[in-house]
Amino acid sequence: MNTNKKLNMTMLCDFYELTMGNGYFKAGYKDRITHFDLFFRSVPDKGGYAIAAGLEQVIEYIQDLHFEPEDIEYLRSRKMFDEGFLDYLANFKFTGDIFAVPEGTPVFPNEPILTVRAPAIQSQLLETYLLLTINHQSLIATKANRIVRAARGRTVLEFGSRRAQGSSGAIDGARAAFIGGCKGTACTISDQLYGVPAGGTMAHAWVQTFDTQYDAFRAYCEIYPDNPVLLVDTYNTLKSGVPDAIRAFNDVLKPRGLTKCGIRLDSGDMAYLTRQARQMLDEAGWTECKITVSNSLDEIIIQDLLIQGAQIDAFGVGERLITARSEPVFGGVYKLVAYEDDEGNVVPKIKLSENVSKITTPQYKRVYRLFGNETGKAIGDWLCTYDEDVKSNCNPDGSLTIFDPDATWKKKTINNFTAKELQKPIFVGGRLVYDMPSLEEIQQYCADQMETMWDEVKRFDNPHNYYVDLSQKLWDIKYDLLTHNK
Ligand SMILES: Nc1ncnc2c1ncn2[C@@H]1O[C@H](COP(=O)(O)OP(=O)(O)OP(=O)(O)O)[C@@H](O)[C@H]1O
Ligand SMILES: O=P(O)(O)OC[C@H]1O[C@H](OP(=O)(O)OP(=O)(O)O)[C@H](O)[C@@H]1O
Ligand SMILES: O=C(O)c1cccnc1
Repeated sequence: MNTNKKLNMTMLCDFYELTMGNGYFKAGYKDRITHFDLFFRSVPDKGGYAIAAGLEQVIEYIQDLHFEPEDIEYLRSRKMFDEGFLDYLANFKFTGDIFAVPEGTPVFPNEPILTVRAPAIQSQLLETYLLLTINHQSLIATKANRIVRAARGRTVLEFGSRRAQGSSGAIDGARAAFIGGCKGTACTISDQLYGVPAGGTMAHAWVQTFDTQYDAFRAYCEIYPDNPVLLVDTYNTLKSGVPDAIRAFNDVLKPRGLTKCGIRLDSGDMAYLTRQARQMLDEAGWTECKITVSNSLDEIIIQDLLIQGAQIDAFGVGERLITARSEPVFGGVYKLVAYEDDEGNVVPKIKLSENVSKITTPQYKRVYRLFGNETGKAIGDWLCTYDEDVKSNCNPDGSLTIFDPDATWKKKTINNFTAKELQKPIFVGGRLVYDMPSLEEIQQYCADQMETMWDEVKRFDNPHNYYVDLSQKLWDIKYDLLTHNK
């Protein structure tokens, strides 16, 4: 295989999407409009929220949807596809609608992050790529957000490329980590492609390559005098690493009046070593020297280090972030929720399961987030059918009564609130209508939206169960389909 050749991501689909496509074509359902919701069922790490990410790559994929002549040839060689279907694929493009929550939005189980309304063959074909893209980036953005929260305002840098699962795991993972709140990445190509600020320190090899550790530090300070960050744990952090770093700063930076510098520790007891190192640096007058640590960090270790009084300014986090090691699956699914009949009526459809949590919520919907006007905080999310809205559900005094869709007797009437629709139109009739924000804007949006979440939702242990409620009409449709099983 010529690995330099650009891959056609339209072919990154599960084979059943093509066999079903061929089937829809032959069964006369080619033009049947179907509605699919992309949603997830539980938050990784037993967390209280997830961060949606990956929409920009979904947009690029949709815009590039097409089959090359060689793709058609390959499909023909499988001897199972109708020539009419292959002709249809040869002229394939997306003509439907897509609605999605903006990247960086905190999202919750069982609400549509993305909705597709398109002819059956098209909406079905998107399943795998949409899921792998949103699942991967939302997983990493969510993990990054937890790690950044644990760091309590200190810088978190993403260092994981070398341990990522494949190149897109590294490249798109660095993008997602930035959305979640990381300040930068070690991944150069993510900066080149997406503008995730790339930077870093040095490897142990730099220190080992020179005759002495001091020579290595001195050379580095001379080449990068503006903010050299020296790796101090190659031999012995406190006996030689920090003293040699101080000597190099004194010899190279001090005469030039430069004060910005740093050290990195990559092993040992980070609480003890950083406290000692801080004291040594301060006593030598290098009070502005920043201490970065790395070594299999995650949100739990970071939280613990800060409780122990570790003196840390920045965390480099690699393998446990880029692979979301503690729970490496974001279980987003893509389910048909309705189709349109020949008269254009929207017909809700359900997927039943013995496992109650796997029963879908049918119907083409709207998703609202309800904010308390006095607190500015999110009260919960509320789903209704496409042909109703919050206003039409309000009580005469403007309040809204919401109820738990599982324990329906649990009701709450909310006053003085603002309802905002979460999903934005992305494609309408196949045309892109969304102005993609910059990556910095997405990161800021994520941080701002997290401010609207109560601390109870954000805590790591036993977080509060955020409401995702249904309108009475949507609930009635679901329970009618549950009992009549259509
Ligand atoms: N004070 C601390 N409290 C809790 N965890 C810590 C503390 N200091 C270090 N750690 C973590 O403990 C783990 C130590 O792992 P390990 O024993 O493999 O490292 P090391 O022996 O110090 O270094 P290396 O094997 O990389 O030379 C790392 O995940 C590190 O982040
Ligand atoms: O530990 P992570 O969170 O993945 O952070 C990135 C790690 O990558 C580098 O290690 P390197 O590949 O040099 O191996 P090491 O584990 O021996 O330090 C660096 O020194 C960090 O330890
Ligand atoms: O720049 C660094 O310090 C770095 C980069 C990748 C992995 N570990 C460390």
